[in-house]
Amino acid sequence: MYQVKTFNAIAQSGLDAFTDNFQINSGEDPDAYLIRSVNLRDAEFPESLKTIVRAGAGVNNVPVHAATEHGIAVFNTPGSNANAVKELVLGLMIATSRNLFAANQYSNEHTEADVSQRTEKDKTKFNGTELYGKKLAVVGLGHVGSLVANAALELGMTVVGYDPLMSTDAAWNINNQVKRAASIRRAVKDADFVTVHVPKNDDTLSLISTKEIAAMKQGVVLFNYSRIGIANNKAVLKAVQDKKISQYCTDFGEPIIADQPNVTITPHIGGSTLEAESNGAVQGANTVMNYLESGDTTHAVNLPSMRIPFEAPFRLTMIHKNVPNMVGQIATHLADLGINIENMSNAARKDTAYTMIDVNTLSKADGDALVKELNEIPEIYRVRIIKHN
Ligand SMILES: NC(=O)c1ccc[n+]([C@@H]2O[C@H](COP(=O)([O-])OP(=O)(O)OC[C@H]3O[C@@H](n4cnc5c(N)ncnc54)[C@H](O)[C@@H]3O)[C@@H](O)[C@H]2O)c1
Ligand SMILES: O=C(O)CC[C@@H](O)C(=O)O
Repeated sequence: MYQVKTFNAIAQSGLDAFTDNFQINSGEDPDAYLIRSVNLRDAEFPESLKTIVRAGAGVNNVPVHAATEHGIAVFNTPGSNANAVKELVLGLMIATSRNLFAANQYSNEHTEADVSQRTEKDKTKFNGTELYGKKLAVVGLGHVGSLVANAALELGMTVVGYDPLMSTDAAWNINNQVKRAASIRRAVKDADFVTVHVPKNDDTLSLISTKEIAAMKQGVVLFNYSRIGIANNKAVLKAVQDKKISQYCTDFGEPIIADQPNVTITPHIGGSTLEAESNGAVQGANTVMNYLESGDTTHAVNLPSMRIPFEAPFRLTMIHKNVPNMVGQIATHLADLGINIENMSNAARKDTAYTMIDVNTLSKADGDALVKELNEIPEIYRVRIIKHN
């Protein structure tokens, strides 16, 4: 029986997806963490922990490198909440174009019985514009960006995208009416709306800052529903104050932008719908089960993706450094114990590699000896023996 510890509000549908082979939040030695936004950056990992699964997209709250060195596979659930973010961004595009927040405030402040005459006069203050015929620039055309781009086309907008690292899968999902730009500055030029949907990493910090804003149209509306820091809030606030940016909407508040006119901050609710939370939790639960019960690394963010039918009675999995002669050493240890390999796969992702070996027979004594010997190889981070259910 495997132990799973959950953090944050994991939807019940996800908890219900676990089979009887998994115990949730009751054991002392968790094999898996199923998390959302909990900050694990300074956390100590128990020796028992084999995987951290993030129900959601961003893994910035997980120290991925340290986890790898502890032999912990880290996963996310790509796309599980993308539609929720898309709908929120589109909703805010309409809300900002139609001055909905100011109009609501006005209506709450004017509640006198004979208000209708006054509102008929005052309502011109809230005259808006339509999205139809306007131009949207989407920076990052992955799970969220592609949905936003396609939906904006449906609303009659012109859409230009920028994503130099776009995957083939993502390319298949994008409507061919989305024009591709060769740089951010070209993408944002002339756009009425700019929205950013990229992961947070060293290359994307301050991806939208003074120079990119300078390339934008006067009065542009900017969205950051990715992560804090991808739009540089200092540069953005100055542009809002200078009226270069007419509205800024973000899911990530910080003091510098709090309570500022023409800045709308939501409290990280991009993925907070019943549907998205359920998708992420169910996908996350399946990821935990697949990894622990078969070593499947589909959607791992720190290991190569490997999914091989588990047909033999035993499977050995090893997370190790991507250096020469690892497979040779591992195979020699098996041969020395007289263990025959039925099936073997090895793949690497940057500095880390993953090896899966299926065997037909493995006594308890041989298994224990093998784990002990392989764990003595300094380049090996984690050895597991998985018994077929
Ligand atoms: N607000 C929320 O609640 C919420 C919910 C879901 C996702 N997110 C965040 O939104 C972002 C996008 O999520 P996703 O699921 O679409 O991720 P994704 O990995 O599917 O897509 C990201 C895309 O960005 C592209 N990209 C990477 N670096 C780039 C760069 N320098 N310039 C342009 N494009 C670049 C990648 O090629 C990829 O296509 C992530 O930061 C994620 O954490 C936030
Ligand atoms: O609500 C959440 O769990 C955060 C969602 C989002 O930031 C993500 O990265 O998927």
